[in-house]
Amino acid sequence: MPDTWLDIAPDAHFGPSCLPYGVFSTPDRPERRVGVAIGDHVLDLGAAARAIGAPFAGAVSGASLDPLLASGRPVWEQVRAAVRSWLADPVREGDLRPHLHERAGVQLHLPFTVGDYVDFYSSEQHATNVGRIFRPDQQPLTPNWKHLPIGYHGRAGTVVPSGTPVVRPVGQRKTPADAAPLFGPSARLDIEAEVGFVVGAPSAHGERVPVASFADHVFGVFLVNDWSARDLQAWEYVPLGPFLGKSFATSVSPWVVPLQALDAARTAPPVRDPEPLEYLRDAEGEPWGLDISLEVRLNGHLLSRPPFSTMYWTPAQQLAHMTVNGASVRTGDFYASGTVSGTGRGEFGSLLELSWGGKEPVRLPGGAERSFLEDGDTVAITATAPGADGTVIGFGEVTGTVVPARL
Ligand SMILES: O=C(O)/C=C/C(=O)CC(=O)CC(=O)O
Ligand SMILES: [Ca+2]
Ligand SMILES: [Mg+2]
Repeated sequence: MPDTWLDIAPDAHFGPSCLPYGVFSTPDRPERRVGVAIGDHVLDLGAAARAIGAPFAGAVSGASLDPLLASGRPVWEQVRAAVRSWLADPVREGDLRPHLHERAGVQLHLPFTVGDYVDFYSSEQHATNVGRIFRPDQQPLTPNWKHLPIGYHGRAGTVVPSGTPVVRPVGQRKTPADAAPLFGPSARLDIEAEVGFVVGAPSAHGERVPVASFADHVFGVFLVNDWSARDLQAWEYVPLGPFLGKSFATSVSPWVVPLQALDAARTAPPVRDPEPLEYLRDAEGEPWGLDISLEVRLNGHLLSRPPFSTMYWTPAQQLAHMTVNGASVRTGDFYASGTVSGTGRGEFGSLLELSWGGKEPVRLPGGAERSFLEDGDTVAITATAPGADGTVIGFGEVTGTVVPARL
């Protein structure tokens, strides 16, 4: 672990090799500020940079990460290197101490202005399971699945920070057994454990972002819960895909882990067969599989441990695909990996799979059972990844509690 004058446990999730960025306020000062999480503290990055006279102070002095995201990779690297050196250098302690806040006492906000939001479908295991559950009479994977990362455009305006209550959505549903559509609160409210990627540096309209340029555009990584109303979804999705069943709320974790913190977590993605088209091939020696281990908890009880390393399509391929038609990406655009599911129930990232379409409810301690979420249920997704020199990279958590439908 790199030296720091702060007292930080070697296995801390937010040690000096992590340094995620977020936006916080304090009870005495409600204005939003850019912060870096370090151990049990948040460093007010703008205030620290101004105190030290750092050249990038302007990029980190606003009320969101937007200016930092837009400033591009050389500045991202400069800021991270500076924060690491400040935390390592005892001479800086006096400058920084006044700008450290207890992490437990700050309020965290949506870290950036969300531009467009795309949700992919890149776990082979998840897509296979959903195919089996939703379309039992067909091949589980559609013929296109291994040729391109399937995705859909989500609703950017309903992306909410962790902790925001999730109102049970109301809408239409109809099973083959129903003579006509029913209207009312969703009876199959679900979660999707996903990993999100935020674009910092934009691309030009008409230009593609090749797989090899991923790290020049994507700033960082965070956790996502793509709340999904399975009954609304199952009735509405044909033929254009997810709509109101997924647009009511998407929760994101407040700390954005910079891509650079994940160097030690990079790993070869699964072998793709058939080999994808040229524009989707992994750059030579530059794998963008990521060894991120997720954990999903319902009311404090561990439901599953989805392994991100098993994702068939990497975030670099997803970005290449999203822009191959000349569509540009803008600062603040974010895309999610798709539900992360590994093999077997202990690794599934949705209740749809964990309860196999509601047929095999999950048993909770105390005798309770769940197929889908009940009002009052709280879901928390956390994750870790290997960091430099044997350290742990934490992602914090994305959590939300279901509140009753508004009728
Ligand atoms: O196969 C379908 O009909 C749809 C499945 C999903 O729920 C799509 C989705 O949200 C993508 C994902 O998170 O993997
Ligand atoms: Ca999803
Ligand atoms: Mg959503």
